[in-house]
Formats: sequence, structure tokens, C-alpha cells
Amino acid sequence: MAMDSSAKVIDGKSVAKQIRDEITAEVSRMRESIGVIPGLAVILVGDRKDSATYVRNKKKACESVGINSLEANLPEDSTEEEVLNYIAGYNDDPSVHGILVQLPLPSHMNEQNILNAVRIEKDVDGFHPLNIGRLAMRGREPLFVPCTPKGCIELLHRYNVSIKGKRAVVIGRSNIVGMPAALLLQREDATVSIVHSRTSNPEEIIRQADIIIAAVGQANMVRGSWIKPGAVIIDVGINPVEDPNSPRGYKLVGDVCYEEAIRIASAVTPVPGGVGPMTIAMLLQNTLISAKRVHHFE
Ligand SMILES: Nc1nc(=O)c2c([nH]1)NC[C@@H]1CN(c3ccc(C(=O)N[C@@H](CCC(=O)O)C(=O)O)cc3)C=[N+]21
Repeated sequence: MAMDSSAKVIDGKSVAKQIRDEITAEVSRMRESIGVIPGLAVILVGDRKDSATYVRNKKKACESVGINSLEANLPEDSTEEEVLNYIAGYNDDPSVHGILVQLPLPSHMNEQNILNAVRIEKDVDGFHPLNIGRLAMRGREPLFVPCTPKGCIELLHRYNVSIKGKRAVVIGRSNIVGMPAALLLQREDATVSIVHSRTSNPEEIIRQADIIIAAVGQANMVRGSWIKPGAVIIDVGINPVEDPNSPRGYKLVGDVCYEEAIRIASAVTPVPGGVGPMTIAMLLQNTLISAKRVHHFE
């Protein structure tokens, strides 16, 4: 059977490492010339295991590039007011250049109130409605672009995938990935379609795409037969599936059936090792951008 051996793995892990090295150099240049160390504050409410893992990874990543990290771990039954008090403290703390409230929040909290409270100058997640609004408008610039979609576009750039004039399909319309990913692709002059749970005949639309960004959170949902030969696939999904052979009892897979996709696409991001590490690298980059901006350092 002829197999397309030209399909390329898009190595997010190694690109993320490269970006962290660039950030490390910038952080030390900044420290040496103006004595400022960028700082990131992470607020984690509750004890979801996946969230705790992500927060731990973010902290490790900060350390690896010389960014200061502060962490607030609040119990699951905290009040919204307590979270808002932490945000207010970090908003006023000049050593904090970025504030991230780990999502999802416990269901008794109003996510919108909490995201609105983060000073937009410190909104390194890019989730403040004013940042999203600017992202959606032509001729406007947000202060920060959300990390996961930014990481997706960065991967396309670093692998020299041209976006201008291409057909791009985003699968999923979440506020934190699908929607901003579609806006970013449009800013890069792609022709963008968004496919979601109510789309009739999604396969037909996906099959027209030169670039696919999949962000639905359903293991192996996109099959090989849905993919146009030569398409580039960015898989944002991180789905645990049972795996008795893994020491943890599960393994992580994407939204795209990787084994099928790699035969048909020209390039695919793996899970793990694709978009995940890029998300964290972009968070560090946003924190550096924030610190440079307040201190007028370039
Ligand atoms: N306010 C907020 N900002 C976020 O950026 C945010 C969030 N909330 N909530 C949850 C999602 C998810 N997320 C990930 C980051 C890194 C990996 C990552 O590094 N993944 C590794 C493997 C992880 C593993 O092995 O468990 C990989 O894909 O290679 C995954 C997922 C950030 N998120």
C-alpha cells in the first residue's frame, strides 16, 4: 500500500523549546539593563487534577526562562469575592506583569465577573472582553492574543505554511480557542469557516480546508476521509482515553485521528507534543511583552 511518507510532524515541543530559549535571552537582557524581572501570577481555584498539572507546568516553564511566578491556590468552596480580592491585589502589585485565572472555575462562580476584573494591561491570557473585541476589529490591536490560538498560528509561521488566501476551517467555537483562532486566521487573510456541533454536514466543509484547526475536545473525531490531501492540521484537543498499557491507565489523544491524518495531510501536530507546549510558551511570551510594555523596554 502506498503511504504518503512526505507528511510532516509539526514538532510543537521543539518549537516551544526554541521560543523559551529566545525568551530566556530577552528576560536576562531586561534584568541586566533595567533590573526588572517579569512576573506572572496564577490563580487556581479548586483541585481539578488536570488544572493542577497545567498550573504546575506553567510554574516550571516560568522558572526555566527566569520569569518570577506567584501562585494562589484557593479552595473549591471559595467565594467569588475572595477570588476578586486576589485579582485586585495582583492588579495593584507592580512586580506582577501577567495574571492568569485558571479555567474552568467552580460552577458557583461567575466567570465573566472574574475575567472582567483582570486589568487589561495584565491580561496575558487575552480573555478580557476588550482584548477579544479589539482582536475582532479591523485596524485595532489587542494588548494580548490568547495563548493557544497564538501558538497555533506561530506553529504555522515557523513551518512556513502560508495562510493568506487559503481556506481554513476551525472546528469548535469556544471563547478561549475556536473563536479567537478563527479571528486570527482571518487577520492573516485566510478565508475562514467555523464548524460546530450544530453544523449540518461538517465533513463536507472540513474537506475543503487547506488548514484545519481542531478544538472540540472529542477524541479522534476528525477522520482521515474528512481531510483534503495535503492539508495542514493543527490539533488542539487533549483528550484522555483509557490505555491499560500506560502507567497512568490513560493516554492523551487529539481531536483528529492522528494515524489516519498523517497519511493524508502534508503536516500534522501530534498530541501530546504539539499545541500544548506552545500554549505555555505563548503565555511566557505574553508575560514578557507585558513587562516590556510597562517599563518601555525594547
Ligand atoms: N486561564 C487559562 N489559560 C489557559 O491557557 C488554560 C486554562 N485556563 N485552562 C486549561 C487550558 C489547557 N491548557 C494547556 C496548557 C498546556 C498543555 C500541555 O503542555 N500539554 C502537554 C502534555 C500535558 C500532559 O502530558 O499532561 C502536551 O500537549 O504535550 C495542555 C493544556 C491551558 N489552558
